[in-house]
Amino acid sequence: MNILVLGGTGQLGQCLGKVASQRNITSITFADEIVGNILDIDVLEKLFIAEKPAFVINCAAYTAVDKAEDEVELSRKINRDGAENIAKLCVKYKATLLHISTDFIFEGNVPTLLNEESPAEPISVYGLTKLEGEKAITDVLDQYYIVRTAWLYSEFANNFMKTMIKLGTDRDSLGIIADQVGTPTYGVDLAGALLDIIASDKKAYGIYHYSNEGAVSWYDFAKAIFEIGNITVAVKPLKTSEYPTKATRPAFSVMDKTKIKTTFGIDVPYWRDSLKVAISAL
Ligand SMILES: NC(=O)C1=CN([C@@H]2O[C@H](COP(=O)(O)OP(=O)(O)OC[C@H]3O[C@@H](n4cnc5c(N)ncnc54)[C@H](OP(=O)(O)O)[C@@H]3O)[C@@H](O)[C@H]2O)C=CC1
Ligand SMILES: Cc1cn([C@H]2C[C@H](O)[C@@H](COP(=O)(O)OP(=O)(O)O[C@H]3O[C@@H](C)C(=O)[C@@H](O)[C@H]3O)O2)c(=O)[nH]c1=O
Repeated sequence: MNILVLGGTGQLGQCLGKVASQRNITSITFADEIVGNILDIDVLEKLFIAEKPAFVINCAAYTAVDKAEDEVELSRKINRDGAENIAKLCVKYKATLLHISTDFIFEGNVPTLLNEESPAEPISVYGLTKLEGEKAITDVLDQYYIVRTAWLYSEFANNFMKTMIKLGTDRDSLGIIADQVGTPTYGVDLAGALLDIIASDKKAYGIYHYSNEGAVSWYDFAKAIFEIGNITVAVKPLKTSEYPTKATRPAFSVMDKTKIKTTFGIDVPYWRDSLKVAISAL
């Protein structure tokens, strides 16, 4: 059963590469933006024909949250139209799609756990276009898993953990937002969960939430990165209003993972345990 990974050179794509090789999965192909441009349906169709995937994992996305506020059309093209192109080809070639979405589809104005039925009310262009991507898939395809995740980090590509390690090493002090709460997700854990879903062959299609366990603010997360990484830097907790950004982010986006755990028997590590693993992998 061939697996095709789109956006294969991004952060999650590389995490999938790591886990696939740990598990000796060889029937997996990682396509970059050139051979697997999700905006070009003809290029994509050639790839489907060549690879004959039973499963397609879409890791390709526009993920620059602040920049998206100024690049609405490009963000929409990649996050919505790209997802729709993939879904149409999955229908045509009878492949199952695993698509990744985000906690940023939620408004996050109430401090309660978010489950798969919680109403989605995005407050940023990135969140809105990711939600549009979800809808484009569910409108045309039945065989899909949409896995929403949050605060993804790893030893690969760019992410909050690596930014903190760089800033914490270069600077004497930092201010980090302490009134936005969520759950970090180690990309290697998420990659394992995606491959578990494929291996289960349960056909329990639908939307699922996956992050690590626990809840922290960005400030707590940064402090843990410095502590575990042995980096000495003064860290000041900030209110969101004290760190202005182009995009508005949810104040609370902790997700309920009950559905993915009970459906697939997936074990979800505690965020701090996974952070230790990620830092030692750097
Ligand atoms: N990062 C995070 O904190 C979170 C991410 N997610 C979701 O997880 C998924 C994976 O994210 P992550 O790996 O971190 O993101 P990355 O930005 O690291 O990777 C996205 C990849 O998509 C590629 N890409 C962009 N445009 C196209 C295109 N037209 N065709 C093919 N590939 C394209 C990018 O290539 P290039 O870099 O060359 O443009 C990049 O390699 C995304 O769906 C994201 O929305 C969800 C929650 C949190
Ligand atoms: C660099 C920095 C960031 N921050 C804040 C800004 C923001 O609220 C928070 C995280 O900043 P970042 O820009 O690194 O992360 P951001 O790009 O907002 O992360 C999001 O990415 C998208 C793709 C998702 O899907 C989300 O789940 C989430 O992971 O930390 C500080 O307070 N101080 C700092 O020095």
